[in-house]
Amino acid sequence: MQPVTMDHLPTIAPDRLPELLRRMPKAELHIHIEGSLEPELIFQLARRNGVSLPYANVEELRKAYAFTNLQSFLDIYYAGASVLLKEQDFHDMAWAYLRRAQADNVLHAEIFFDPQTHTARGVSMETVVRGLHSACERARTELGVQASLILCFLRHLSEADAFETLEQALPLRDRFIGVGLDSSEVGHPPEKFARVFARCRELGLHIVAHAGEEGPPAYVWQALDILKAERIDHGVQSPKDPALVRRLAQDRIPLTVCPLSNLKLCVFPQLADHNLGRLLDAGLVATVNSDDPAYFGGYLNDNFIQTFAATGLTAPQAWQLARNSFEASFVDAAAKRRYVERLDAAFASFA
Ligand SMILES: Nc1ncnc2[nH]cnc12
Ligand SMILES: [Zn+2]
Repeated sequence: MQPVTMDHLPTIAPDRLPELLRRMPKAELHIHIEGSLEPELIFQLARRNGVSLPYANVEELRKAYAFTNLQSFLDIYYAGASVLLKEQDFHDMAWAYLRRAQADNVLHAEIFFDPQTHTARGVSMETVVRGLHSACERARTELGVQASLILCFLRHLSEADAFETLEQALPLRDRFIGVGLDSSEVGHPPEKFARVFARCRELGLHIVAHAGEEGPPAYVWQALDILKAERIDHGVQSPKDPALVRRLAQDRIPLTVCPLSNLKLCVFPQLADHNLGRLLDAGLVATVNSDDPAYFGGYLNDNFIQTFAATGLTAPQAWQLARNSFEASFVDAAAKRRYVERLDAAFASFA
């Protein structure tokens, strides 16, 4: 898709912005399904599966959600995922997210999952993928929400481990559309995974990678030039390198930005300091996403509403961000056009 003008947009009063943001159709492209596990569901699954947790109750667990950086969050996030054992558990987790997504007017979601977190505990790849995939199918028919899966390799583990994970997933190749790279960023540059991503490209998988969340612009360059990432997850450190910003703009490489995540993991001291508006002003295909909504205090509409309130973004930027989300998605050109038509209709009806 090409950049477009916004001349056709009606004028919308600032006090109606939250309602517009809620009602606007959108896509979510950066959501870790394990990060949608709400404390209540963690305790329910722990009881169902006889798993003991190091927290007495939901309130105690929630109190532990005070993070200082990415690693301090990941330690709790992997512990929370320990209650997932059966196919039904994965289905229930994804179904709960997809219902939330529908409530936020998400038409399309591309959902990350971390199989190594589960296979390391003896849960089979098939259990994970079948449970998540059946929830996506159900969302299509029962909710009218399209959803697909992206398998993420954990970058704190070795490339050999990633290759083994890919092998295990290949019999289920038709149930996920791409691969990504997540977990502890600093010290684990994208180049560590050059060979496994080359193999994934040969297999026709879409490629995304977390880069420039806490890590330097050099990691974003590596994700682009070595992994051949089609989208960059986060990428908010990119403005430290003006040549990188020019590259991202020129190639229309989308950034899946997660403002509340960046706030909770102390990437920005305050939401008002977030660079989302500056990324848009630089002509980047930035999108808004929730990352790990159960841990960061908000789903997609919370991310939009709180970020707009804190940074003073306006209705044309809301339209741009929603349009970017459809442009950046991995659906075909005709589906993108239909999504943008629905976006335009929603804005026109709001005038
Ligand atoms: N924000 C994040 N960064 C890297 N890996 C993650 N896994 C889940 N959330 C993540
Ligand atoms: Zn993420």
